[in-house]
Amino acid sequence: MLYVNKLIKTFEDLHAVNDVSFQIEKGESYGLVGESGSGKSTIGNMIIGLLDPTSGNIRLHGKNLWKGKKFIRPYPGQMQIVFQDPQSSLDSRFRIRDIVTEPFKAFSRKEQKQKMTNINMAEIMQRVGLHEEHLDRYPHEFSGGQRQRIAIARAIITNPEFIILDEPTSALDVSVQAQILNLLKYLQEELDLTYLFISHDMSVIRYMSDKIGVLYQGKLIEEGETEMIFKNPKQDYTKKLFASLPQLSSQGS
Ligand SMILES: Nc1ncnc2c1ncn2[C@@H]1O[C@H](COP(=O)(O)OP(=O)(O)OP(=O)(O)O)[C@@H](O)[C@H]1O
Repeated sequence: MLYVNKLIKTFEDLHAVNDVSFQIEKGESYGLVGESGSGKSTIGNMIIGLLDPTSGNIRLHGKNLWKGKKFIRPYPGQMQIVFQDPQSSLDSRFRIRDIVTEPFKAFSRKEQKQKMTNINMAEIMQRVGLHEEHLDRYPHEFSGGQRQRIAIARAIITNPEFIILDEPTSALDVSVQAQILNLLKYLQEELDLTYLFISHDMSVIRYMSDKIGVLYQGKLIEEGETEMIFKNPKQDYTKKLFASLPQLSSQGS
């Protein structure tokens, strides 16, 4: 479904992403793992259209997403992203209703209106473990975990096919992390979603991914089925990542 082919991103003389190729099949959860600075977010940002590749290409259902510096959006809402920090990814000035329905802005006026009329907001909120009454509140009234549920509601509202999850639990309390991971698993099943799951945490990646790509200094140094990589890691760097397990993030929420 998604093909990443010989992708390169350089910042000045830094090769942040250095000739990376992989593919994600429909319905699959692909885990991209590597330590901080290995290039994970840069790859996610090029796929979602926030950052243009220096070279290489990204294809969704065979169609190039980039033509030079121009991002060719597939169809509105087909791809979504959930970022690490729900504190900064939810605009504090807006009510939850406006935040969650924000992706509809990608549609034409007419479609927007149609979607706003037809959407069952109570169902969306309930899907992510929240309530309809929450829609009229503001982000600061929620905990870190709840805020990430709101960000997830925003990501699923357009019925996307593909979601990039960029360290979605790394900023959360350990006690909340598992709940959010389970929610994401449930939604993947329920809504037939394809995931690119980005994390530095091997235990999270193992739990969430069918397939894993290990990124080191911008290069994909190892790739395979999750259990294969765990049973028989070939690269020393991958072994080192395992050696640091268990390492659930201890950052506050
Ligand atoms: N806009 C930018 N300008 C310059 N350098 C950048 C930019 N974005 C990322 N980088 C650099 O590119 C490299 C890869 O960063 P990236 O954020 O993709 O890594 P990461 O694996 O996602 O790590 P983290 O989890 O810490 O975000 C890093 O050295 C980073 O400093």
